[in-house]
Amino acid sequence: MTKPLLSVRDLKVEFPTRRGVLTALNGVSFDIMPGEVLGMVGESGAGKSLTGASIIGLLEPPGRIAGGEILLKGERIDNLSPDAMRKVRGRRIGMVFQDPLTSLNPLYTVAKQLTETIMTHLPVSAAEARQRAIALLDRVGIPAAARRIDDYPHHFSGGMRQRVVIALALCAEPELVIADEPTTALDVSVQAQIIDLIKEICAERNAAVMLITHDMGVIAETADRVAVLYAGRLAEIGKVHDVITRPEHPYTQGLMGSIPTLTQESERLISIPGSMPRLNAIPPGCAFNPRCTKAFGRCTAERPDPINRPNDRQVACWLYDEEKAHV
Ligand SMILES: Nc1ncnc2c1ncn2[C@@H]1O[C@H](COP(=O)(O)OP(=O)(O)OP(=O)(O)O)[C@@H](O)[C@H]1O
Repeated sequence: MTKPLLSVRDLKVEFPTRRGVLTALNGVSFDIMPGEVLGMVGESGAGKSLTGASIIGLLEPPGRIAGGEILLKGERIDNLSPDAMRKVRGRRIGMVFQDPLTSLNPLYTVAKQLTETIMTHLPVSAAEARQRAIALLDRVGIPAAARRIDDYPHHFSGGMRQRVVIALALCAEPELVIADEPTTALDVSVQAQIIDLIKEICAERNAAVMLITHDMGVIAETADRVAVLYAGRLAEIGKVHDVITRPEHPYTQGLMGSIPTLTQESERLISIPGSMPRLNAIPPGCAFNPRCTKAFGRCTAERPDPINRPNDRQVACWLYDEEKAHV
């Protein structure tokens, strides 16, 4: 059996505040297999970005990992020194964020940023790094790459800049790319192209992708499996086709009523009445119970952990606890 590339085990992230500790991620567990695209979806504030930031070691203080483990090919990466983590980042895990300008330094040419990253992580000469950078820019669809490589980020349009960021994320041949809302800041007309490009180019290089988005339409067209987050917990995880055609968690069922497509104006999820609870007001039992039309006694008292379901799916909902559903 293939071993997971990345394993997140019981991840807990906290923010100490003056009024006490806020638990933003509370026991999140999932695997990403080599070469697969895992979509991560959920409402604003569900904890998608914090999950990504925890994996790449970029959780901003005072946020901290308060429990659990993150393993890359079986080795812990959540407890590495900042130096060791910097080597993992870029070399083994690449990143594409929402706004290309957060990944690119406006003061340096694209050539400098790409060649330096390549040479930091791979044993190649400056000339070879430049050749590789040009080939990669060409691959991500930058016209006249050999000339444009010497331009600065502001010389590129938003869509072209995100292509440069994708080249930067992939230039050291990582095993995993974390893409956090990679098209949100872009014109609708280029969003689908960028998503397709991330998917294609990672597939060519057998890099896995964790694609964070609030857009179920993007997930439907791109991911192999999908993880649905709600209030810092995993509600459901499974193969995209299964989860979309037969959602099991009542929250996922609500999400499916509002799938936009890549060609439509991107719209926020949620046709479910009510809103996700704030971190300091998560109700006892299942966090979704106040909005759930199927909630029963147990749901307000006990928090459900993910329950194994057929076809490699897990659902954190007491409806699927066969023995105890109606206790
Ligand atoms: N510095 C902070 N201090 C306190 N709480 C924080 C801080 N940063 C994030 N949080 C909380 O953590 C929760 C999860 O945030 P996260 O950014 O991961 O959500 P998200 O699912 O990515 O949402 P979005 O789609 O809006 O990016 C939020 O409810 C937020 O209030």
